[in-house]
Amino acid sequence: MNVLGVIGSRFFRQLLTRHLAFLPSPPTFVDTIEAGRRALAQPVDLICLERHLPDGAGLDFAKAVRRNHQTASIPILLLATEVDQTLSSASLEAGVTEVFSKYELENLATYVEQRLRSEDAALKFSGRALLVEDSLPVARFIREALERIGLRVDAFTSAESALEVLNTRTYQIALIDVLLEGQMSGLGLVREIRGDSEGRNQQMPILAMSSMEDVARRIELLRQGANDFLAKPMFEEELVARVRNMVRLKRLLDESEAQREHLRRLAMTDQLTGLYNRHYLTEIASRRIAEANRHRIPVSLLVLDIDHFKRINDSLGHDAGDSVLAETASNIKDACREGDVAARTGGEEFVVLLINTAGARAAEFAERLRSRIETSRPAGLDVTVSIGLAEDGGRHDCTFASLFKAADAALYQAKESGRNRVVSIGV
Ligand SMILES: Nc1nc2c(ncn2[C@@H]2O[C@H](COP(=O)(O)OP(=O)(O)OP(=O)(O)O)[C@@H](O)[C@H]2O)c(=O)[nH]1
Repeated sequence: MNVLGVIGSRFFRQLLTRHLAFLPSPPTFVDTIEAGRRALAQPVDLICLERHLPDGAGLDFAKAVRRNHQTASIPILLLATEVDQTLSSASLEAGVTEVFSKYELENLATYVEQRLRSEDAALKFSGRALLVEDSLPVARFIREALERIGLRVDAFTSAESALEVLNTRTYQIALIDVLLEGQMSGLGLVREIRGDSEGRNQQMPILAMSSMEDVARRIELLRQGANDFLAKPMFEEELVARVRNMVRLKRLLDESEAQREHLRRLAMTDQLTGLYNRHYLTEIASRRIAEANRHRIPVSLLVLDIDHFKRINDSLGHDAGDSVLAETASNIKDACREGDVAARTGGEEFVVLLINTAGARAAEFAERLRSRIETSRPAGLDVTVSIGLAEDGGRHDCTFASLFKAADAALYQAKESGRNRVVSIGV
């Protein structure tokens, strides 16, 4: 960040240097307005300006900076001995960004530090921007500005061509001009994006652009779901600042959404096996069974328990026991079809709800699962399981509780009659 200090007093130059010591390179100082004008031939990112200079008033220098198209958007921080309402108004009118007291330079330093941090963050941008603009020179200007802050840009001249790619790619932001080539306007494109509830870019921030100072159109764009508006011709700094704010906000929203999803998953899954936990099983199985009953689809429920699991823990330790549990679970997962529900409901007890599988097919499934676990030798050990299987015999009136009770009773019989077997029972 290049900071230019236009400051007559040597004392304040030293003070400012000390306060801005965190900058990667120290400020460049000049002590007159005339020298300040010359210094602006080099790239400058921020100006610190003293109110009274040997060859004139700082505010006149500020006005001159604002009048020049090349320097118009450089922030100007004015240093004054006393800050009052009159000075603040006159400074704002002259184009000063903010006024700071010479005796509270730490406030100015905080401002500069925040700006530096946001520039750093801007450099770390990645991802794609969608640009829909029919003027090629404007599109080039925007593309270059966005690429400078790390965004890759896909540019289109019509809404129709942009819509095609919106189905296949995810964007961090879209910049959409109002008037475009083709049938659809920018307004129509905004409406399409927001209206597509399945679309992967439905929540993408949209910055609308137009050369028209048409308030009604601007309001309509915002109503249709554009998040911000930029009038043309545009300043690169304004464009970049708006894009940066929108992308950052979207990122925060995405992060909190991902966190919410993570917490939701944690709440419903068993950490060791990745299967659903008992709490979530009750909820989802009840829903699936009610749905199946409504559509007269048969369901079956298996309760599976590892035989003599305590012995594995006792002889080989808890870690070996955990490996057996995890490998048994992955056997269960692999055996299930989409739509089936598998859960770990207790220490070494698992439940599988089969949708649209009953009778002989359910019994076959249970037997295959039993044999699969035995032959897979979880954790390299001789492991067998007992399985209780329950179904409602085509009445379509069972509940999770009634199925579970029956399957648990069947499991008890399987254990009693020698383990390593399947016992079936009706509800
Ligand atoms: N390693 C491990 N062990 C667990 C976990 N949860 C429960 N257990 C153990 O699982 C064992 C269950 O033992 P029991 O209920 O007596 O049943 P079993 O030894 O499998 O005997 P049967 O079911 O009658 O064949 C106990 O030793 C529990 O400490 C776990 O998350 N990890």
